[in-house]
Amino acid sequence: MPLFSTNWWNNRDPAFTSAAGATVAVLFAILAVYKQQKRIAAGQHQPGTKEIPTPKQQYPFFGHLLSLGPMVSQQITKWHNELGSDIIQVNMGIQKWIMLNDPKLAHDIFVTNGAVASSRPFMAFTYMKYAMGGKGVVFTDAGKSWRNTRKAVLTVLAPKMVDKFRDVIEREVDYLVDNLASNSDPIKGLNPVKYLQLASLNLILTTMFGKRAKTIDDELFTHLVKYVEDSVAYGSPANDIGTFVPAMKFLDLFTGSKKRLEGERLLSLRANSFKKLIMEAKNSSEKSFIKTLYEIKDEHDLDDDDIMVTMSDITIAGTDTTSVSLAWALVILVNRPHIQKKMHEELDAFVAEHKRVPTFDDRSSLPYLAAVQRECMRFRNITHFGMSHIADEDIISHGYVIPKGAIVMCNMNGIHMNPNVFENPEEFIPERFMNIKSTMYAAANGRLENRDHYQFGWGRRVCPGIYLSEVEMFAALIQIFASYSVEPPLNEKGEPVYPDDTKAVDSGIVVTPAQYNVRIVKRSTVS
Ligand code: HEM
Repeated sequence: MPLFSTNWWNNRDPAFTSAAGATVAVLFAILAVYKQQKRIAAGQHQPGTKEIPTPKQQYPFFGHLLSLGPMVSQQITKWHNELGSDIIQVNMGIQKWIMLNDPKLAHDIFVTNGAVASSRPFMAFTYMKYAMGGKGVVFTDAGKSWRNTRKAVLTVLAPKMVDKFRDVIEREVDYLVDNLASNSDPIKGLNPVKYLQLASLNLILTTMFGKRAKTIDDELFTHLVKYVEDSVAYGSPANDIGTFVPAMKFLDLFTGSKKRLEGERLLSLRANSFKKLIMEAKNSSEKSFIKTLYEIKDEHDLDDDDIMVTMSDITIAGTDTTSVSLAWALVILVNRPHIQKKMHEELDAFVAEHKRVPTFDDRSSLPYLAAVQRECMRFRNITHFGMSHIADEDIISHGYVIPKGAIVMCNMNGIHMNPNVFENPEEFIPERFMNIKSTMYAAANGRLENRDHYQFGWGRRVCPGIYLSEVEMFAALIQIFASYSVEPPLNEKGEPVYPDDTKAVDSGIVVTPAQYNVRIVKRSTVS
């Protein structure tokens, strides 16, 4: 669940930019202190270990903050390449960020050293206000409260629990495909994003609360999508610049009370919406994860606020992630009719033999479709850096010292486009995953050599929603391609206009494809 975005730098408050000039002058005056700190840090270098390469382009106090450029992940990958290293250190004001471009390093740090590499960095709003000082699962440090809540979340999102909701998932996917097909204009097609978001949000609503939004105009949908977007924007580091450059805390003088009011509005909105959803779910006759959570709440030492924050976490974490993955899959596949053709052939063969459309349980009979799903996820990342972890102690990995307090992140694009990890990474080749029999859930929770891709993160913090989103995505691919093909819109001359599958927009939550349209066209061979 990629809540950590670097979009904040592009969207920074104008007050930040104008005040920055004046601040630089003041900061130069204490440059001597900074140099002294650097000398101390150098003295901490441990004998027999290698220094983590650091790009040269940094400034006193701001470190590399001012050199990140508009597409941060591209700059980080460029630095990895320039320094010839899969591990680099980027200084973000007073914070050290260790960026990883290689799964072996990431596995060693996040899994082997998971006991001291699974906390989240502290941010004032997300920890103190949003997480009410350590509740919920996403923003809390890896202490007892997180362990209890995470165990409960893993229980409700476990495959055997999700499987009890298969009928609900299949029904939501049917609605999705009906929506896509019936709203697709024969010439212009449609922008599928809102329908994909509706399906993903409904999956959370139906499984968690036994409730659904009917259309993209339903108030429940518009209200919750806005809540998700506002929460992520508000919780971004842009609102907490003092965490990186403490001297910039004075900016709060200009923006502090407005920010506080926005934060309070958001939290009271959350309290009203989620308390109502939870109460209705408890009293409803529909099955829901909330009922299970209340059954196991005492066993996991959870109170009502723990449950409310956790439900908000799951709604934020689970909505735009699955929908954005599907949005990428459609724009990738519309550009690759030869891949669609193979998917159609595999699905047609199954239908001919079994006289029915397959489901997730028939995965082993659909190895090509399963491989396409994985390759779509590898090919376009929905997040630049996953979520950040912090080192609770010094960690020694592959001869490098990750110092206590450093923030450690996986460069998702770098790792998935690393030619030492994936052969011909710039090419879309589903065949590279044909021999993997396990689910993505099992791969992400298993041994390093059995992992397929790394989109779901690592170790003790690995995404707990994998199975739910895997089942939804797979069911959606089956239902769309069993009956339809995804084709480009047509211009006035009736010529196809292929959408660009290389343009990415950092939406602040996740990295989405640039706006596009596709036509959902009934296949002539399907009745
Ligand atoms: C394609 C879909 C998804 C992707 C790519 C994704 C990715 C991620 C990533 C990268 C992390 C951070 C892991 C780390 O810190 O190493 C994460 C955490 C999380 N995800 Fe997902 N996620 C997806 C869907 C979901 C869904 C559907 C749910 C809920 C139903 C969910 C719930 C969570 C939660 C609660 C966390 C926080 C876990 C913790 O901090 O202990 N995610 N996810």
